[in-house]
Amino acid sequence: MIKTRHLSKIFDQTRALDQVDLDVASGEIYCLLGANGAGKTTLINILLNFVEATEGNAWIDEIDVAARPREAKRQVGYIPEQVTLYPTLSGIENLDYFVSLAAGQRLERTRLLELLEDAGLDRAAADRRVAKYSKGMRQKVGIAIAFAKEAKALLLDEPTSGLDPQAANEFSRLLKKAGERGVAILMATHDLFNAKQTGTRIGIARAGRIVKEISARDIGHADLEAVYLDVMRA
Ligand SMILES: Nc1ncnc2c1ncn2[C@@H]1O[C@H](COP(=O)(O)OP(=O)(O)OP(=O)(O)O)[C@@H](O)[C@H]1O
Repeated sequence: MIKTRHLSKIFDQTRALDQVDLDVASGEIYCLLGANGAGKTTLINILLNFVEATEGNAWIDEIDVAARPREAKRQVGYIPEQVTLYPTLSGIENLDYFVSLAAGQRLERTRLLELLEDAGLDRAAADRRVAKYSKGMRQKVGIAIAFAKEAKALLLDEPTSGLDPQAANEFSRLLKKAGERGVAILMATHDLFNAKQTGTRIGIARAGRIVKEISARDIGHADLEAVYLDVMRA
């Protein structure tokens, strides 16, 4: 699970996060919407321990991320807008490298191939250099790394921006698969369509606060765009 309590962050004069209480249970896909500057990336960066909170706490799988950063990091998969991989290595070599870094052990080639296939990467692409991959293919390697780590939580920051609708749809199916495996997923996104398609819960952030939450059973009925614009106008 992913949890925060009274989480606040002040950068100089800017209150980027303001007393955020968030709970994302195992198996949930929580899509966090919000205007530019609403605090979405800051929230994810605190959960990754890239940024220190000014006040409050954050936990991954009941591990306090500030108190036990290395243990917390072991439980997390992170997919930013651009997954950073070594361009001169192939997909499978990247996976091998990052998994051995995270887990301290090497996996067999057949297992690595299985993980890549599980993440939707074409088998023929596994041995090609990542420099020739599309953005969607790099995202898949990122997901394969998270699957290999058996991450309990997945943090995604605008992972579908720049993906074509079919690739975004495929990515959405992958996330659902991760959710079915019990991973707690928090995804910051501007993509309302994808959020509606993928989320089991949607949160809307404004000025550092989560001001509205919509649960799965209501997402289908909600005109998300209208709700979003209402929240932004309020
Ligand atoms: N390192 C930093 N130093 C100073 N201010 C920062 C820093 N990082 C973020 N901020 C400020 O904190 C606020 C929240 O930024 P954040 O990047 O979390 O928003 P966001 O919701 O992710 O926006 P976007 O949708 O544009 O990615 C903004 O006002 C931003 O300018």
